[in-house]
Amino acid sequence: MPIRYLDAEAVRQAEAATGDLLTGGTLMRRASAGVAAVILRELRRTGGCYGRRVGIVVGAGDNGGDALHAGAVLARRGVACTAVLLAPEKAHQGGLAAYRNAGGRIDDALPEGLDLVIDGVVGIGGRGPLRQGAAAVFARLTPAESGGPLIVSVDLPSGVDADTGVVHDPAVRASITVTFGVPRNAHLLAAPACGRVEVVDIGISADAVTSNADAAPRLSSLTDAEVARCWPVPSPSDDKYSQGVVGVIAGSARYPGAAILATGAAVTATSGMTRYVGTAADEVVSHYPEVVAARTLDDVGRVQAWVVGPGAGTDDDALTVLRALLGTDLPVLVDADGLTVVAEHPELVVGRTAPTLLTPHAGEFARLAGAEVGADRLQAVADLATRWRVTVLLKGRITLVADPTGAVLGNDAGGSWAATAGAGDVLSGIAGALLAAGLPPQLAGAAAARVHAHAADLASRGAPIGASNLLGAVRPAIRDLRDTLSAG
Ligand SMILES: NC(=O)C1=CN([C@@H]2O[C@H](COP(=O)(O)OP(=O)(O)OC[C@H]3O[C@@H](n4cnc5c(N)ncnc54)[C@H](OP(=O)(O)O)[C@@H]3O)[C@@H](O)[C@H]2O)[C@@H](O)CC1
Ligand SMILES: Nc1ncnc2c1ncn2[C@@H]1O[C@H](COP(=O)(O)OP(=O)(O)O)[C@@H](O)[C@H]1O
Ligand SMILES: [K+]
Repeated sequence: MPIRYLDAEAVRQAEAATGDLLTGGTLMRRASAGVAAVILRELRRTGGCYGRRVGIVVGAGDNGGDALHAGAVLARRGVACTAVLLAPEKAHQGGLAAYRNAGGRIDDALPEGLDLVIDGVVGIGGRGPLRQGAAAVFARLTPAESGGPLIVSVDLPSGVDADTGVVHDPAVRASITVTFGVPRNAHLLAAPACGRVEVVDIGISADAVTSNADAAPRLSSLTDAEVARCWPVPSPSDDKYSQGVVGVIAGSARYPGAAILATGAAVTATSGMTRYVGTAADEVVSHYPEVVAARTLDDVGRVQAWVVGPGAGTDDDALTVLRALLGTDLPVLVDADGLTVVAEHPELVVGRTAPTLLTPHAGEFARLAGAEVGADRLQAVADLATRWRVTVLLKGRITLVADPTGAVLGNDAGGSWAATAGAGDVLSGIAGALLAAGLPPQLAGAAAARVHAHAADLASRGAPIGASNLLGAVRPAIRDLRDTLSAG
């Protein structure tokens, strides 16, 4: 099953479904025990618990309650805890009593020389940026990467919106985020602000969320094993045709780069056959002799899916080609220049019944949707996909792939070295090959994004890369993912 993410409303529904566990305080006891366990593990890993110094920043609600209860556990283990109460009169009473009983200190400011700071300012009840008091406390801390304390956020980094993942300014930037039961949208949408996310089991389940009352987009992500399992593997009876032939229309004789990258990615991503159609045929074949190339659509053999657009121009000829391809019942991925044409002629794709995958970056998305992506990327991509009844893959560090029902699969690249010219051409080649193999467009897009991100990571290992390096690492990335199956 894909990993499911919930918005704040759905989390509250899942908590309420536990009945007595919520009202009797069991959920909070489990949550705070989970936070304490993660912190104790971290302290032990870095030299032990006794005498270590931990600061706790406590807000006005239950998030602060979690932090205080966790502080009580730490104080009983000999950790020197100092809490700052941002709103003393509203601080969680039970948490405060437990913390005081365990010998925890309360002060007006955090002391110097802390090993770790617990961010218990706000969780799913938070709205907008950190308020001034909390902002001042965090502004005084040296960042963890410069030798300052590790920041462990309870549930969410405060100042990050649980539903949209908007990272307000200011917001806490966590090294570790400990959340409860089911991850929240923000743990994927704002992954870089969350650091490592630990999900503690407290006995709540996403299954208890029955209705999507606020009609908010549903967000999930594939596991590595799911990506590996969907990757096409030739069977004993397969031949080069039976696995799905992908056709690529990209680049030009003058600008062959996009053609080479997109076609090369298609060749690399799956077995079987790749066709190329366009004026860069000679350049493509000189790079990839296995590609069957033609100059025009009239000369091309059968394909099972098309990739059209990268570097393919936006003139009348491009429109004619798009009209011809989108008029078939074959799966079509439209990228780059193709999207510019589609933005002018939405009738080419709106409501198209054959699988249709549009892969815009933010600028192309704005042209298609007629408005900027805005801060709420999840809602924006789901809206366009449902409005046009096609699958839309919005590129970026967090790639979001929305299907026509508004369900979204997200992928955190885990790093940003892929933000390099031509990387998008590689993504379209991979996703197109998966479409030709018969994967539905949302799965094709999300699986391609995972492999693309892993390839960037493998190619880079901390140094800059170009799209050709990324392309060269696609095969090892697929192998790595498939290895997780035998390892599991
Ligand atoms: N229910 C349960 O059993 C369980 C709950 N759990 C935990 O409870 C958390 C949710 O607790 P919650 O509902 O009390 O809200 P929470 O996030 O603490 O915010 C509280 C108040 O903060 C304020 N505030 C708002 N924005 C702000 C800002 N930007 N900057 C500063 N302050 C701001 C605002 O109050 P105001 O000051 O406006 O009166 C708001 O009402 C959840 O994330 C999880 O950690 C777990 O233990 C599992 C079991
Ligand atoms: N900040 C980032 N972190 C990780 N991946 C990114 C980032 N920005 C872009 N990417 C990925 O790199 C690729 C860039 O695609 P695109 O913008 O179309 O570039 P191009 O048109 O030059 O090929 C996409 O796969 C996108 O998801
Ligand atoms: K928090």
